[in-house]
Amino acid sequence: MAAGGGGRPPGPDSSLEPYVQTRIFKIIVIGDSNVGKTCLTFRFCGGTFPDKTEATIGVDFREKTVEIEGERIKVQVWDTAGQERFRKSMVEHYYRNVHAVVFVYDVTKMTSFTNLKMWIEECNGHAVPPLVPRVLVGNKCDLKDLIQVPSSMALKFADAHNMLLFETSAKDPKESQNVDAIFMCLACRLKAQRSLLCRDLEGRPGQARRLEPSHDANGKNSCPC
Ligand SMILES: Nc1nc2c(ncn2[C@@H]2O[C@H](COP(=O)(O)OP(=O)(O)OP(=O)(O)O)[C@@H](O)[C@H]2O)c(=O)[nH]1
Ligand SMILES: [Mg+2]
Repeated sequence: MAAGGGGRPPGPDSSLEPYVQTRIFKIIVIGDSNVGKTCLTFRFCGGTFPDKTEATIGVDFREKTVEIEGERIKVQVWDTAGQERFRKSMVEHYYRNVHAVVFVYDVTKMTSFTNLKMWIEECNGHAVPPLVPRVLVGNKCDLKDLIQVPSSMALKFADAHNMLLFETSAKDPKESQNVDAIFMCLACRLKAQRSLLCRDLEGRPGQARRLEPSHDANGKNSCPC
């Protein structure tokens, strides 16, 4: 597993090139077997749809370094196993120090949607702090004629659980931006949360502070959400 501290240790010319630690955000991807967790993480980290996948055993790690407002951030994606027998010994590790959770269902399989309740209960049962962002992903939207979970139903569920909903396809290359948006949105939120924490720690007691949304060079908000 590539979970090192990131960044480069200072070399002989470290006075010219200051040591900058790359932050790592651990994002776990959870849901029934066969919903496409491996394909989604593959699409985000590798940019392609795998020809063939096998059921994940335990967990597979993938990572991608992204740049948000000038900061390089390592998004470490934990592609978890959906099958009980392949995950039971790993569950504690999935949730330990997690920064964000992605719940995935298959839009062509209603049971994968109704089972979300169980996945959320498992997550809640591991004392994941409320500040840890969660998003809902309906995958396999390319299979238009087979859709069983209407968007309206998914939206209602997402709202009730205070989650953003992404409907996407790991397979369709035209949807790849949507897949990226899932993880970029989480990375942006995490970065913003942590900046807020830093400012709170740095600020003087009793001094009111207001956070402004960040903007890129064109004046647009640079967060994809
Ligand atoms: N049509 C279509 N098929 C997909 C999509 N994503 C995944 N699949 C297919 O769905 C099957 C399961 O995909 P995986 O990514 O292995 O599923 P998983 O959720 O990782 O399953 P486990 O590892 O067992 O938990 C494979 O046959 C994929 O090719 C998609 O967006 N569209
Ligand atoms: Mg898998």
